[in-house]
Amino acid sequence: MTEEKSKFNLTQFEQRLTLLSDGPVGAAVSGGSDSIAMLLLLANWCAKNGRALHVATVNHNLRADAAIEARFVANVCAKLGIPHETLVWPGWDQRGNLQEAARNARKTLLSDWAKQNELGSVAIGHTKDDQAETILMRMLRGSGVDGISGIYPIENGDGFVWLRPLLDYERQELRAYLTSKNQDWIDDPSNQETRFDRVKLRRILHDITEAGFSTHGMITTAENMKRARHFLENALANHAQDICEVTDAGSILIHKEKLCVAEPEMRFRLIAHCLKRISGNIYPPRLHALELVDAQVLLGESTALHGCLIRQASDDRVEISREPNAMPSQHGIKELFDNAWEINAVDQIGDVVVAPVGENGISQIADWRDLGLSRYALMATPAIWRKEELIAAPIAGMCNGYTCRLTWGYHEFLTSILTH
Ligand SMILES: Nc1ncnc2c1ncn2[C@@H]1O[C@H](COP(=O)(O)OP(=O)(O)OP(=O)(O)O)[C@@H](O)[C@H]1O
Repeated sequence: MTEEKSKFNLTQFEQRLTLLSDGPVGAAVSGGSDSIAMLLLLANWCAKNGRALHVATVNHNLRADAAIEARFVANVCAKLGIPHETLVWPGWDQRGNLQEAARNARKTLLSDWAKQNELGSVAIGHTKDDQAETILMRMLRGSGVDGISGIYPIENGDGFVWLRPLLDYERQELRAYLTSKNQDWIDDPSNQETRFDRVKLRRILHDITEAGFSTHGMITTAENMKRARHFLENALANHAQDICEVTDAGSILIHKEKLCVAEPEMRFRLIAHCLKRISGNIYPPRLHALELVDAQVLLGESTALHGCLIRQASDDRVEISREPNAMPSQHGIKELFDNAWEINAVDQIGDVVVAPVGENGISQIADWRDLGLSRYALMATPAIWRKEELIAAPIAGMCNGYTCRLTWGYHEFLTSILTH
C-alpha cells in the first residue's frame, strides 16, 4: 500500500526531518507501536533520500520478555534490510529510582551506540500523547517555565542530535498507520501497571478527552512556555556575562551584590546553571532545593547542593565549586576525570589513582596560596595518588610531569545557557 492509500499525512514528519544532521540516521526502537511506526516511516524516507539508517533496541533486562521484544525489532529490521543492534543493560545497582535509572542507562547506551556508528542523529518515537502526559506530570509536580515547556523536537546529544519526528502525531493515528501496513507491534505490559505515574496520567488524560475536552490546549501552553523559556535564557546569558567568572580551578565566582539584587527567577536560573555545569549532572536541581539554597545565599550562609559547595568566598563574591566528597576516584589517567578534567603524563606511571586533592592533598602542598585560587576550589581539582602518597596535583601547582586541563570554560559556560 502506498503512503497516499494509507492516508497517513507525512507533512509534519518530513518537516521534522529537515532538522536531521549530516551522517547516518539512527532510530531507537522499543517494539512499541510508536517506535515501530517511526521505523517504517524512517525506512521509507531514508530509502527515498539515500540516507543510511541504523536501529538499536535496549534490553533493560527487567522483564522476561525483553529479549523477545528485541528479537521482534531485529526481525522487522531484517525484513527491511536495515542493520539492528540490541544494547543490553547489565542491571540496576539498586540506587535511586529504578525507572529513572533505566531511563538514564538507556540514554547512555544509545549515546555510546550513536558515537560508535558515527550517527549524526538518533530518532526517538515520542508522540503528542507523550507530550501531554509529560506536561500534566510536570504541572502536578510543581515545575516552572522550563518543565511546562515540555518535550522538544530536537535536543543536543554528545556529538549528535536527538530528534523526535512524531511529536505532532497521536498514538491512535500511528496505530492506524501500522494496521494499514499489516505491521504488528508489541504492547509493553508495564503500560498497564497502574502503580506507575505515567500509566495513571494516561488514564486521566483519556478521561479528560472522554469528557469532551481537548488536550490540544496543553500543547499550546507548552509552545507558549518554550517562547518564554527562550527569552529567559537569553536574559540569563547576558546577566551571567556581567556577573560571573570561571576560575582555572573549575569554580565559578559570582558578584554577590549584583546576584542579590537580581529577580528571583534570574537567581534560581543562574545558581541552577552553575550547579549543573560544575557537577556535570545532566539534570538541574529541583526548584524547591534551589529556593532553599537561594535563601541561604541571600543570608550570606554557605551550603551544598547537587555535589557542589556554595560559599561566601569574600565580601563581594559567592563561589560555587565542586564538592570533593561527591567526586569519583578512578584507576589510571586515560578517561576524563569527573567528566571535566583531561589529564596527561609525560611518562605513564602505572598503578596510580586519580582522585580529588581533598583535605589530605592540600595539606601537603606548601604554596597553593600563591595561585590566587580558593582552598575549596583547589581541593576539588584532580590529584594523582599512589595509595596514600600524593604524586601530583597540577592545578594546585604540583605538576611532577602531569598536566591537567578543564574541558569547559567561560565561553562554554555562557553558550550552554541556551539549551535549544
Ligand atoms: N527499550 C528501548 N529500546 C530502544 N528505544 C527505546 C526503548 N524504550 C524506549 N525507547 C525510545 O524512546 C521512545 C519513548 O519511550 P517510551 O517509554 O515513551 O516509549 P514506549 O511506550 O516504551 O514505546 P513506543 O514509544 O515504541 O510505543 C520510544 O518511542 C523509543 O524511540
